[in-house]
Amino acid sequence: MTSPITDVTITPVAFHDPALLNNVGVHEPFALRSVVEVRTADGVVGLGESYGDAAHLERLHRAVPHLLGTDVFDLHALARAVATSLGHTPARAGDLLGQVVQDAADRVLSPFEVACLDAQGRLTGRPVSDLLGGAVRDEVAFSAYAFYKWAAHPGGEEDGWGPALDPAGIVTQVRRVVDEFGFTAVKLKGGVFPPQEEVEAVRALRAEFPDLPLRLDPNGAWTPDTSVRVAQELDGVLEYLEDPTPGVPGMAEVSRRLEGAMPLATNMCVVAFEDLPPAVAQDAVQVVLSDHHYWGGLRRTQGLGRICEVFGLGLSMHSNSHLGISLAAMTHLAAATPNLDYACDTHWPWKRADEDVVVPGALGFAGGAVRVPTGPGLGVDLDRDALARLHEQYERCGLRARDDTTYMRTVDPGFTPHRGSW
Ligand SMILES: O=C([O-])C(=O)C[C@H](O)[C@@H](O)C(=O)[O-]
Ligand SMILES: [Mg+2]
Repeated sequence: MTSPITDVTITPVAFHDPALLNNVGVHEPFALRSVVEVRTADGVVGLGESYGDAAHLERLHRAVPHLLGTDVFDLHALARAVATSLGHTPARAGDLLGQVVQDAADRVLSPFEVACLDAQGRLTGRPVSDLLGGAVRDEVAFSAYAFYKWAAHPGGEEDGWGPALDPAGIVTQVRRVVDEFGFTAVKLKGGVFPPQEEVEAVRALRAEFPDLPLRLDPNGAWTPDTSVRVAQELDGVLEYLEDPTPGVPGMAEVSRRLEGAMPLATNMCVVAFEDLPPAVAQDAVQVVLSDHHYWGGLRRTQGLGRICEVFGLGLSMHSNSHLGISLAAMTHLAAATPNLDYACDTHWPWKRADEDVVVPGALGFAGGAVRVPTGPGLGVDLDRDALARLHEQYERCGLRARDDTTYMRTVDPGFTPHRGSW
């Protein structure tokens, strides 16, 4: 069976995002995404989802003419078409926070690969997890993702979550999502307050949730000395410490000084295949957070999983703000990747329940996990009215790239991000 691509549509969308704090600033009122539709000669439409910033959209659009005529079953040809379209574009592209450089071609390939897998599944009547080798679990566990946050955006209405600016606020927030979604692991986004305050927040979480694995992620805000001190203080409390300090050499120093006492995880110093050899050689990290949006799609992320297995590294999953197409893709991927057995990150609870581009009902959380869809493809369908509404919101909101630092400076003009300096 062949099914050539006849048309590709890319629709940028915007959805509300609360005032979530991180080491580089604060989330703007809207998160940007792009929805990719790949149509085939058989009339099937496959779905993909990716970043929505202008530079990435331009690269996605550049790829489109090269994809037409490619068989949706020929993912190697798809990758070649994307590489050709990018020509001499620098091989690496800044991430959404401008902190790390990911593989530009893999970021562009990802939504097209997911859409082709969705189309393959619709054509063959098989779920995407089957096309990835078969689901080894029928539900995928996700982690609560706690953020320090303001009660509202500057000048805006309260978002209903309340503020979270101290340990008590974090505990209240996590209690709510654990009760509502049933999460069985908790990640705290750090790098916002002095490290000792964040240690206290983790201790407060441990007191409230004695049995849940906990993670702390300051996005490289700390020095190696601070990283070692925090890791020692939270020894036996954290499941892993994520990107305490930037770069492979810094993480390797922390890892060496900890002598294996605390696993270090990353979605910052290992973000592309070429980052793996130096990280492995220096034993810089013990857990890699995968993310199909920048690792080149679902199959390449499974390849990452195999490499991690070979080198004795754990495999977890990273998330940015996302919609239902990505949640479905993340769920199929985790279901079909045996060693992806940490609860995966997701920003899902931060999204308003009534804002998505997929028909509601296909994906739901129970006990902190999402059941793997068993219908053809990703198992989610596009809600075209909702897509039109979120596209109109994109047009109206005026945001064209994520810039947490500039937004923070509208409130705190002297704000300077901590990068390996706290
Ligand atoms: O694990 C991580 O580093 C992230 O989730 C990065 C995200 O961009 C997060 O920091 C955010 O959205 O503020
Ligand atoms: Mg991280």
